[in-house]
Amino acid sequence: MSDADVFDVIVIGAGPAGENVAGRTAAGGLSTVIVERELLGGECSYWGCIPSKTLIRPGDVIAAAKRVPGAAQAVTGTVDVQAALARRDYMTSNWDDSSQEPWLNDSGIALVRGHAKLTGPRTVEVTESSGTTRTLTANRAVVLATGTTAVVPPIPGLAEADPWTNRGVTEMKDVPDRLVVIGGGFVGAEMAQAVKRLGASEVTVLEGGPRLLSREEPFAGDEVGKAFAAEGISVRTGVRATKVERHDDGTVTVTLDQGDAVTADQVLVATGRRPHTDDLGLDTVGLTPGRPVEVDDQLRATGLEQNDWLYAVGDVNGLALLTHMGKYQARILGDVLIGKDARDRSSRDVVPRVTFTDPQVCAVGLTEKQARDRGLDIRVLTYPTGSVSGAYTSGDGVEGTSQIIVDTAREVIVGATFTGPGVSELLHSATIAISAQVTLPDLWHAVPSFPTVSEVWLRLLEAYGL
Ligand SMILES: Cc1cc2nc3c(=O)[nH]c(=O)nc-3n(C[C@H](O)[C@H](O)[C@H](O)COP(=O)(O)OP(=O)(O)OC[C@H]3O[C@@H](n4cnc5c(N)ncnc54)[C@H](O)[C@@H]3O)c2cc1C
Ligand SMILES: NC(=O)c1ccc[n+]([C@@H]2O[C@H](COP(=O)([O-])OP(=O)(O)OC[C@H]3O[C@@H](n4cnc5c(N)ncnc54)[C@H](O)[C@@H]3O)[C@@H](O)[C@H]2O)c1
Repeated sequence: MSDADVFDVIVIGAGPAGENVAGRTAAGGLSTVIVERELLGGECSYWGCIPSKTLIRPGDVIAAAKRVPGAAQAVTGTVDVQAALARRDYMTSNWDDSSQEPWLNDSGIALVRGHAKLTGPRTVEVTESSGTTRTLTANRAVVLATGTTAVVPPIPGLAEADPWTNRGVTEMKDVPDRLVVIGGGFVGAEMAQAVKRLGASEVTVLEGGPRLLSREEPFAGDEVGKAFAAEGISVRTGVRATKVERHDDGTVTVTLDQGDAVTADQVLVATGRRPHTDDLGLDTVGLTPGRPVEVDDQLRATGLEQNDWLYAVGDVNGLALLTHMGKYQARILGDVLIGKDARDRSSRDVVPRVTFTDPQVCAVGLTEKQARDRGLDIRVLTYPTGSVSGAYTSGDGVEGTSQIIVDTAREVIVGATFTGPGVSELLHSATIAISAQVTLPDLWHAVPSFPTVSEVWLRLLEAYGL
């Protein structure tokens, strides 16, 4: 082995989590290499956050304009699909990552392209696209940041029907006239509405659970379901697909356990994610392939005999499958590796999340059920998001719910949910209140500007009795 293959830190996976660890360890003076088998930037940049939010945006802007008398009259046409798709192509750099390489160079991070596998403690074998293998050794740490891939459930005929996953839908070259979506979580709900607003005539969401967005407060999924119905998106809850068939004419039929079937031009599978750990050599260090890599509050993999060399950040550790949380973990881990006593305080209980549907669903911390399951003595306070002046001035028909969950013993907020059009920017105020454990009497002195939707804070605090 040449000296060139020995580094302080080896990071496997150059998604948002891996890139951020590497940036921090390199800046901290540790020699760092990052290994990537696909595109620098990961799922988020090319098949996740960026293309999905770009595809959602045109319909969102039009809906917002239609809520404003005066502006509504100016909206007379339909979405220019080709322009919207071209914008998506621009935002994903046409799935070309060459613009990312200079950042690695400038940051002093070495890059090896290929598929990486652990072959034992501190050693990683990389198979490059040419087929040659290279063995890398880490003096300090190997960081797993390999992310996740879409689950395709074992429904007879589904895999053979060549369904879209998040990749197919975010890469779409045309908008299907009819789309059936299996799964009504984050991906299913966001993309169902995006495709409908890009011009599909029929979109049907098949959700196995009782409502859309089942990880959030029940009112959130119900409100999104109501909005979907109003714009002609069909949502069927409590259903299971029993069979999928792709026909010779390209259409696809999903047969349901309730006896009927839905036929469409395309099927999108959005039923969750599984970690990229099946072909990562986890067995060579005593961990189970195919499972998330469990970590402690310094992102150190647990369950190893010799345990101060393997770490995992981002989706692969299963804590919070969101870009900003992976990047947060990466910043904590970077600090740990350069010798600071940093600890992850947020990935379990203070996770902010935004579903970019219209209405948006934004939440941080615990849901009411989670708080009750923990035995907390809570008060749940709600106020209609649309009943403050800032909502009225932003347009007609702004509806939604703002809710905080107060731990009455400590008089602090442990969970918050806001629904309504464009409320995502409200969320960070709640994240600050929860993570910094600001008491409600102190929050009373944080005065929201008039007329902003943030005035829901004032109403919630009044409902608490302040
Ligand atoms: C449709 C969709 C929309 C989303 N929207 C949002 C959003 O709006 N906001 C948000 O916060 N999150 C969103 N997410 C989630 C977000 O994309 C992920 O949380 C994020 O990409 C995780 O980052 P990561 O670095 O952990 O993994 P990834 O981004 O998955 O990157 C992992 C990288 O590791 C590489 N890799 C894997 N195995 C190996 C190996 N053995 N050797 C070498 N390289 C390897 C992969 O090629 C990949 O590039 C969305 C996800 C989807 C699917
Ligand atoms: N805006 C965002 O931040 C954003 C957007 C998209 C994705 N993400 C991340 O990606 C992750 C994955 O998203 P996702 O939507 O794939 O998963 P998810 O876990 O959010 O939702 C999956 C849904 O599919 C349903 N389901 C599972 N099997 C089914 C079946 N056989 N038939 C019908 N329904 C079935 C589940 O009940 C659930 O409602 C999310 O957990 C989130 O962390 C985030």
